[in-house]
Amino acid sequence: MGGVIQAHTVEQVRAAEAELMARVPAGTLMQRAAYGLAYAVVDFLAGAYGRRVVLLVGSGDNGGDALYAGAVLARRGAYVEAWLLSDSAHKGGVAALRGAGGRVRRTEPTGRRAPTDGSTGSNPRFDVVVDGIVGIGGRPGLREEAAAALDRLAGVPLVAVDTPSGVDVDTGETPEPHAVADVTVTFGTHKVAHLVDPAAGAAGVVQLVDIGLDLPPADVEALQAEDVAALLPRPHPDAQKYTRGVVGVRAGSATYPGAGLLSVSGAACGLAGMVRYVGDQDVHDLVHEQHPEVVGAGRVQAWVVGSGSADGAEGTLREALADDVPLVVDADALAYVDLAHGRPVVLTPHAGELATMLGCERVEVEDRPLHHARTAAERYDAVVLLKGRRSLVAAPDGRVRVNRTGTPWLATAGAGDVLGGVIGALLAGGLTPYDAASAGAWLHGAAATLAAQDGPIVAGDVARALPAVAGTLHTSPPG
Ligand SMILES: NC(=O)C1=CN([C@@H]2O[C@H](COP(=O)(O)OP(=O)(O)OC[C@H]3O[C@@H](n4cnc5c(N)ncnc54)[C@H](OP(=O)(O)O)[C@@H]3O)[C@@H](O)[C@H]2O)[C@@H](O)CC1
Ligand SMILES: Nc1ncnc2c1ncn2[C@@H]1O[C@H](COP(=O)(O)OP(=O)(O)O)[C@@H](O)[C@H]1O
Ligand SMILES: [K+]
Repeated sequence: MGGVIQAHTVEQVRAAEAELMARVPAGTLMQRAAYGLAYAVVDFLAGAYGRRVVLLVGSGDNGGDALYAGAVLARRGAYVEAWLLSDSAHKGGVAALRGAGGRVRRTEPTGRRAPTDGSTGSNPRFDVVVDGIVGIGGRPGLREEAAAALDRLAGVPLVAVDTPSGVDVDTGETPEPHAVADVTVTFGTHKVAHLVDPAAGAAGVVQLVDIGLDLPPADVEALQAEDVAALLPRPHPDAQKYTRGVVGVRAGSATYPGAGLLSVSGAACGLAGMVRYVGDQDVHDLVHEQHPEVVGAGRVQAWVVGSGSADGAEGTLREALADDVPLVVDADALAYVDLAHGRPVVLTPHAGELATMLGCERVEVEDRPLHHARTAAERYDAVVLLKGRRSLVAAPDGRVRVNRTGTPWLATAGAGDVLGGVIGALLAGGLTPYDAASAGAWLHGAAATLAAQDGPIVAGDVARALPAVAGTLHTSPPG
């Protein structure tokens, strides 16, 4: 597994690259990158001999990587054709490809016509496109010629060199047309665009090639299973239920009783010592039918507030704030988030809720999730978990964790209520808001994936799968 995945900025990568280049012979890094790329393409094609490869080559070193990798593939028996998108492609790379028997052509400068004869839109001629148009030196978007070449090759599987060309590498935004990859082979470290949507969705499967860069800690990262395992609270040998932490749920209402039940079911994942429910009597009865161990009002170490609270959201938030404990603020309670200012809080909006909080449109949040999650974390001085395909957990100091577990089946009503409950249990267990939100999102996504192995899921299935996921992380108590 290898521990937390870090995503560095272009500036950090450039600095590390300069430092390393000063110590190794010229061209070493590009050779390391090119070999890693070539072998990833061989893996992708399950071989090289007889495969037909087209390289899209821009003017920079990204194109150089593609050309040298093309030379490796050509030497292993692939038919390799490079389409140069500019007059100034990497000279050493062009020579290497030619020397290995590859073909090199300049695209029509208008971009209207690709340099092949007789190929049609579906391009049966090629097994893979290697996108070496631009990497970390690119501006977002594609020049007309590059876009036309990609159009021409639509339908052919695409392996991107370092990044899918055209995405904004440091923000994960995709304001302009861009390549969409099946696989992205990146070098030295992940970049933000590999983790953060919408760009991450265009990167496909990301493979990292180690080229020996020495990098500082990154602000953007993704926890792996072992990182989550290290964070999870474990009962001490002489634990009792109160020392493990009590999580209280103030959610659900006569209008939305299920939200209370689902929040409790997330909180009752077994990671806290006890769960309390405080709220509507009918919801309380419903909760009791399914979770007889849940008790009523009393002292807690964390509150979960707001899912399905409807008109009662403000009141329940005020009541929860009367206790000086960390809390999860979700759904209806997000409208009153200012009441919680200065307290240890995890806010759990989806894109629509975050848009309302920040006074913008939902689509703006979806287009720039990293920017908006960070803005909200700073504005509310709180940890903000922006829910979505790749949920983001932003801290007020600018750090962000990206959640990579989950399945599209998780887009199901009530899934967010379960998530709030899990995070509450972790807060009660003593995790910081940042750790509780990121570990909670990881467990929640992994539970959905586990539950979805048996078919489509509803929110309750996610809650029921949580203990099994925690079990896979070796959460047995010490001793
Ligand atoms: N860092 C490392 O450790 C290592 C890095 N390596 C590799 O180097 C890559 C970075 O190479 P790089 O710096 O030469 O920049 P790169 O991304 O090829 O393109 C920049 C050029 O493209 C152009 N251009 C810009 N925007 C554009 C657009 N939207 N659409 C079209 N064209 C556009 C612009 O040229 P212009 O035509 O404007 O003069 C600009 O000069 C990196 O991603 C990795 O693959 C590895 O080899 C080894 C280790
Ligand atoms: N396409 C997707 N892939 C993976 N997870 C998703 C996707 N869409 C939504 N989710 C997750 O599903 C949950 C939905 O929560 P939420 O939007 O609050 O729904 P609800 O209000 O119905 O509970 C969140 O944890 C979110 O991260
Ligand atoms: K690229």
